[in-house]
Amino acid sequence: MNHFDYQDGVLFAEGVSIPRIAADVGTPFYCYSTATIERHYTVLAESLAAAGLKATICFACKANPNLAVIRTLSRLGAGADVVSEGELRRALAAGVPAERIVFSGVGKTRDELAFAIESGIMQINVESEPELLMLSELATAAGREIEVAIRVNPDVDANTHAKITTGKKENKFGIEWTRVREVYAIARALPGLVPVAVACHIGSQLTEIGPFREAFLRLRDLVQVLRSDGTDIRRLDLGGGLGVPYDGETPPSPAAYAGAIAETLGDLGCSVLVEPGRLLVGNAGLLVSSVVRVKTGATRTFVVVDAAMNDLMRPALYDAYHAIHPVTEPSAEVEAVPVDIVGPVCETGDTFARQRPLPPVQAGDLLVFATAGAYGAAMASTYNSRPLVPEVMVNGNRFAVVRVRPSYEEMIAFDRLPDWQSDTKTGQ
Ligand SMILES: Cc1ncc(COP(=O)(O)O)c(C=O)c1O
Ligand SMILES: N[C@@H](CCCC[NH3+])C(=O)O
Repeated sequence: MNHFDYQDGVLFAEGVSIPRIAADVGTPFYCYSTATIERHYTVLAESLAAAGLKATICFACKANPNLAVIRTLSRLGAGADVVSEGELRRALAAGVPAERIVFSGVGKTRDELAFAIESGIMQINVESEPELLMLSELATAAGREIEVAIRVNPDVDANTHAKITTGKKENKFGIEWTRVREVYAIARALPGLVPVAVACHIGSQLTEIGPFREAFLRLRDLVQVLRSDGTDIRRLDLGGGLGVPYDGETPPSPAAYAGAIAETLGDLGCSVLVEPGRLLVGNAGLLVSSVVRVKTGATRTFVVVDAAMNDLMRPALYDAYHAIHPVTEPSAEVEAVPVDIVGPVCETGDTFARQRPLPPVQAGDLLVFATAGAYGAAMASTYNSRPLVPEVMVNGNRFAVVRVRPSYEEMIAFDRLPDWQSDTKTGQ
C-alpha cells in the first residue's frame, strides 16, 4: 500500500498512525499521502522526459479537486485539466498558472467559456461545431485570439467499464472521425480562434497499452492530413486514462505509456500534454471508516460501517472493487471469514463488498478502503442527509485537515422555508 503501511501492527499513512487521525477528526474521513502523490507525478514526468518527449502533465482535477491536492501537484510543475468553471476556479485558487490549464467537456456553457477566455488559460478543447461558433463569438467580443484543440473521437474501444469509456463513436465525446477535417477548416476560418492542437481521450482505468497505441496511430495520420490542409498542429493533448491496480490488475507502467507515445507520435515535432487523474492520486488516498456493528442475517454476516455509498460511490455505481483492510494488522493465525461490508444508507446498493474474507471485527474497529484517492471524495454526495466527510492530508510525520466536516447546521443552511404570503414569486 505504498506510503500506507503497517508499523508495529498499526496502519500508518507516512509517519502518522491512522488511529491518531481518527481520534482527531472522527470517522469516516479521507486520508491522502503527499509522498505518494509526489512519487506518481515524478515517475510520470521522468518517464515522459526519458522517452524524449516535451510534455506537460495537466492533472485531471475531477479525480480529486481538493485544493491541497491540486497545490501539491502544481508545486511540482503540474498544470490542470478542468471540466467546469468550478474546477477552473479551484485550479486557479490552488495556484496553477492559467497558462498551464486546459478546459475539456462537451457542455461548456457561454458563461464558462467567457470565464475561461477572461482567465487566459492555455487551451480550450472544443467538442462540437456549435461550441466552436460560440467560442469564436466570445473571443472576438473580448478582442482575444484563443488557442484551441478540437477533441476528436477516434472510435477506439478502450476495453474498460462501459460507463467510463469515451472514445467510441456512440459516445457523446469529441468530433466524429469523418468530420474532423471539415471542423478544423471551419476553425481556421473563424475569427478569434487559433487551432493549434488535437485532443483525444478514449476512457478511464485502461489496463492495456493496445487501445492507447491504436488511438495514437490514428492521431498520427490525422496530424499529417491536417497539416497538409494548412492547420499548424503544434500540440497533442492525449487525455488521461492510465489505470491503477485495484484488484490485481497490471496496467501499463508510465514508462511503457511514455514509450508508446514516443514511438507513435514522437517524430511529429509536437509538444505533448497528458491529463492523468487516477494515476496520480488513485492509490494516494484511503477512506477510513469505523465498524458501527456486526449484524447476523439469515444467510450471511453484515459488517455495518459508518461510511456509505454517498461517501464512496464507485462500488455502487460501477461494481468497483476496493481492497478493505483492518487498521490493526491481522495476525497470521486469525482466519478471515466472508462477510458483506455495507453502509447505513437505505439502499441494498450501499454495499462495498459481498462475501469478502475479513478477519473478525467488532463495533468501533477501524477499516480502510484502499485506492480511494481518485473519484472518491470527488463524487461524494449528501444523500440520506449525511454531511460530506473531512479530508486529511499527511506529509511526513504531520497531518492537516484539508477539508473540514460541515456541521449539521451548515448542511441544512442552504434550504429555505418560504412564507407563502410574502417572499414568493408568481409567474406563467
Ligand atoms: C477529458 C478527460 N481527461 C482526463 C481524464 C482523466 O482520466 P483518468 O483519471 O482516467 O486519468 C478524463 C476522465 O476520464 C477525461 O474525461
Ligand atoms: N468516475 C470514474 C472515472 C470517470 C473518469 C471521468 N472522465 C471512476 O471512478 O472510475
